[in-house]
Amino acid sequence: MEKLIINGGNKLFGEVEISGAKNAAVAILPAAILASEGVCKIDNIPDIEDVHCLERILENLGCKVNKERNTAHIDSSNLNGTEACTEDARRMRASYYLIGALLGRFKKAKVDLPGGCPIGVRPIDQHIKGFEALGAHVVIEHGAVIVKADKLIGTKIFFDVVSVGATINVMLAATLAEGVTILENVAKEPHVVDVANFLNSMGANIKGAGTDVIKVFGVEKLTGCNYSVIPDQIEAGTYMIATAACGGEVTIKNVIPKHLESISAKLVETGVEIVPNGDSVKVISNKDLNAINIKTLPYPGFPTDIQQPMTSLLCTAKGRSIVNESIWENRFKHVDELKKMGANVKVEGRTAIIDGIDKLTGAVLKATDLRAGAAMVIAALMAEGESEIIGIEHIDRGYPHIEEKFKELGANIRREVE
Ligand SMILES: CC(=O)N[C@H]1[C@@H](OP(=O)(O)OP(=O)(O)OC[C@H]2O[C@@H](n3ccc(=O)[nH]c3=O)[C@H](O)[C@@H]2O)O[C@H](CO)[C@@H](O)[C@@H]1O
Ligand SMILES: C=C(OP(=O)(O)O)C(=O)O
Repeated sequence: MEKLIINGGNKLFGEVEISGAKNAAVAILPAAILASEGVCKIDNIPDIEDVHCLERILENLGCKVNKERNTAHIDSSNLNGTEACTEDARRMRASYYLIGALLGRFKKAKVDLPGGCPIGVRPIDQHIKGFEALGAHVVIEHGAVIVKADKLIGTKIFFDVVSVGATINVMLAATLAEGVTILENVAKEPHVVDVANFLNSMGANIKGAGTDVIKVFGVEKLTGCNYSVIPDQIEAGTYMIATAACGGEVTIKNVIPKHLESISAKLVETGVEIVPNGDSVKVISNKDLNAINIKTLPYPGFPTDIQQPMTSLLCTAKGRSIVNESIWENRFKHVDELKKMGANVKVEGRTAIIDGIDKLTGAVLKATDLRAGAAMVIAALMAEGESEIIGIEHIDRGYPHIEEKFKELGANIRREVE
């Protein structure tokens, strides 16, 4: 078992390079299944456990996966497997994209129900609704989703809720369907747009990604392409918040500042200075921070995935902050850990009420999910004294080399193997 040991109190200075986006990469890798000819060369793949899981799954299905540093070459031309019923598929969330990709290419798939962060009920009814509307027969048996279709035919689908996963998954299935598929009430997240751009580079004809309505004009086949994954909005936000919370001056490099606007706006409200410059943003934090209110929302609103790290920062902001989590009903598990550090936080349903205190103090902390882990790291960096964070396999699902990146910024952090 591995753990992180952090001695808090250091300000952060320097530069940090942001990796490719987890939630784009974990959809783009399964999307490469749709190429029946040629090789997909995909750059800027983050070195995280969810990506490693998907690479193993793709190889088991019969894809050739060659990896050089952050570039993957994926050849799906001889892929013939349509079943992914392994521990890897059950562990991560994004294995659900294998269903849409395999259904699109082979008109059938059997994939174990996904795992991912335990942040609430995580249904896939909207994915199923979309597959069925395209003409697939869907059943869930023995913990696996089984989909089959004679053919897929484009149609109009109005999603009941705005879902990142359902939007991308149905888009994947529809690329090779006959006719036009119109997806309404879709998610607009940057990773939705990135996957649509990747599919279009493979020969798909998708219009409207980034708006409420996506139109997928079915094509006969998709082929290999060259692509580069967008930078990770949530990893960038995490380093921005850490800098704001610890004090200091850090340039966050390889970002798309537009994707960070909702996070930057809230940090500015706390009293931090944010200076965008081309593909980087500088965070300058040199005074006490103010309390703020936050409500998580689908893009372009404040992202739920950055709510937990932000809660850590607010523990020492002056005054009362109110954080409302509107996407997931159980995304405050990190609060119990913050209380061990002295934080004054009360959770009422989907709202956390945070009364800022002078300082957090180090403690033994447990990461219960990916962003709770990021919240623990930030809290430990802010705190007086030593903290030990266990459960860091959750952090490794989504943050590449977190201890090395923070060490470069002057943090006192190390990984230990027990
Ligand atoms: C791998 C990945 O990209 N994970 C992200 C993805 O998760 P994920 O794709 O699971 O999240 P969704 O956008 O689908 O979920 C949003 C809301 O819709 C509900 N819902 C979703 C699907 C469905 O079929 N039925 C339904 O009711 C969910 O319960 C939730 O309340 O988007 C979330 C919201 O931005 C992020 O927190 C996750 O980091
Ligand atoms: C919730 C997250 O991930 P997943 O959906 O993969 O569990 C996340 O990235 O914050």
